[in-house]
Amino acid sequence: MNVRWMQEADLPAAAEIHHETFVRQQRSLEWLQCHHKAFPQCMGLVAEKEVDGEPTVVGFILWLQKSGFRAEAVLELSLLTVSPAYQGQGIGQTLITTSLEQVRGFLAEQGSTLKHVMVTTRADNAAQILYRKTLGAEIEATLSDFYSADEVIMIARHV
Ligand SMILES: CC(C)(COP(=O)(O)OP(=O)(O)OC[C@H]1O[C@@H](n2cnc3c(N)ncnc32)[C@H](O)[C@@H]1OP(=O)(O)O)[C@@H](O)C(=O)NCCC(=O)NCCSC(=O)CC(=O)O
Repeated sequence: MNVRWMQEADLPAAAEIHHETFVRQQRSLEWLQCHHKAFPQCMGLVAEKEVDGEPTVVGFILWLQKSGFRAEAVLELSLLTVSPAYQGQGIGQTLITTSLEQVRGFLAEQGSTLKHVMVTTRADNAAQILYRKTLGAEIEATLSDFYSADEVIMIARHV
């Protein structure tokens, strides 16, 4: 599997995955186009796998630089998703760790180092396990009745 920077041509495939996995959210393509235009405040990377001889986008991740371009950058893992047909194969885990190293390299080129990573998710989402395992993130606050349910804010400090 290859993890690489998201290109404009990847947006329809990414939107399809987003539509399948975030069923309460609308207008996936438009949402992703907005993020793509916001580079490098928003940094998107895709996981690509060879399927029937064709390189196929099977998941993606969006990282946001929070509160300006800082010498010590605070990132938010804003969105992570893997196509349902490919979940449970370690792709989410690889996407987080591999993309973060690419983002760290990019930040270094911009003269920045990485300070903290934050991520929020529904309090009942098992993705918390993934964030704890891959980033060392811990829950620091819970927001009641936020998007569609309670939402936890997790922070990985000094990653
Ligand atoms: C969360 C995912 C990206 C995980 O991707 P993968 O299936 O490829 O994960 P993976 O195979 O790498 O799994 C690695 C580890 O994560 C944990 N893990 C992942 N999903 C789990 C689940 N449903 N139940 C229990 N454990 C789970 C396990 O510890 C597993 O380790 P082991 O294999 O050792 O047991 C995917 O399930 C997905 O796209 N879900 C729908 C979208 C979503 O909920 N995204 C994240 C939450 S929203 C969010 O974070 C913020 C946002 O996006 O806005």
